[in-house]
Amino acid sequence: MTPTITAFERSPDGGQGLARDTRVRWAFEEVGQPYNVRLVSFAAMKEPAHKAVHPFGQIPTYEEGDLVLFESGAIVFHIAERHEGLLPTEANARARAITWMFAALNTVEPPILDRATTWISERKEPWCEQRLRLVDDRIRSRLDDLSARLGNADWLDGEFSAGDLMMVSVLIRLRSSRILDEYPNLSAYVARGEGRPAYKRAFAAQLAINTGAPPA
Ligand SMILES: N[C@@H](CCC(=O)N[C@@H](CSCc1ccc([N+](=O)[O-])cc1)C(=O)NCC(=O)O)C(=O)O
Repeated sequence: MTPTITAFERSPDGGQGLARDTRVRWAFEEVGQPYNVRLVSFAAMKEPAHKAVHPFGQIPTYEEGDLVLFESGAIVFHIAERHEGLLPTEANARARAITWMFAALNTVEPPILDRATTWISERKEPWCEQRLRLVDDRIRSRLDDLSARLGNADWLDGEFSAGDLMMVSVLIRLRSSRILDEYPNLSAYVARGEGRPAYKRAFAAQLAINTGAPPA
């Protein structure tokens, strides 16, 4: 049975890939599996029918038969567990790749999300500029360490994995802030991820929804 994910009927970014269905699409493309998409409006997301599949009224969700999942990280992990191509088969390498998934979501993404929230919800506040400086320094603290760990490697731990998929997806959110430009190896890392054919197919699919153009 082909799984169905949910995505924005119209994403606030106009289809620049920042909404979290993009990382799930990317995972499906990396493992070569088909998926269906159910588009939801902002209003529908908060209705009982959607909250029955996503308790917080968000996207993405994953439905396959009687299995219903939410949380983009959990969905990517589920896809990676069931299909080859995103997690190593060797047990220790697999565990390390999963560690990088958690690091992306739990350690690197929080200050990046904090910045986005500050910029979206608090930019008219008199203290916003000061707060952005504090948040940017917290982001730099994480990127200093991530950049040092990555060094000149292509991926975080050997072959490309779901850990890299999540980390690149998290770092893409920084683009508008220009902070990533301060880290040439991380900029190149993100570009490497975006250069993957699977990412390009995932990006094109969500862009097509937002622009109405058929995917290439
Ligand atoms: N932890 C959850 C977070 C899910 C989440 O934040 N979903 C967002 C869309 S992806 C986050 C997102 C949305 C839009 C942009 N953008 O730039 O346009 C970027 C990221 C959502 O449904 N928001 C509506 C709501 O909460 O009511 C996960 O990883 O799945």
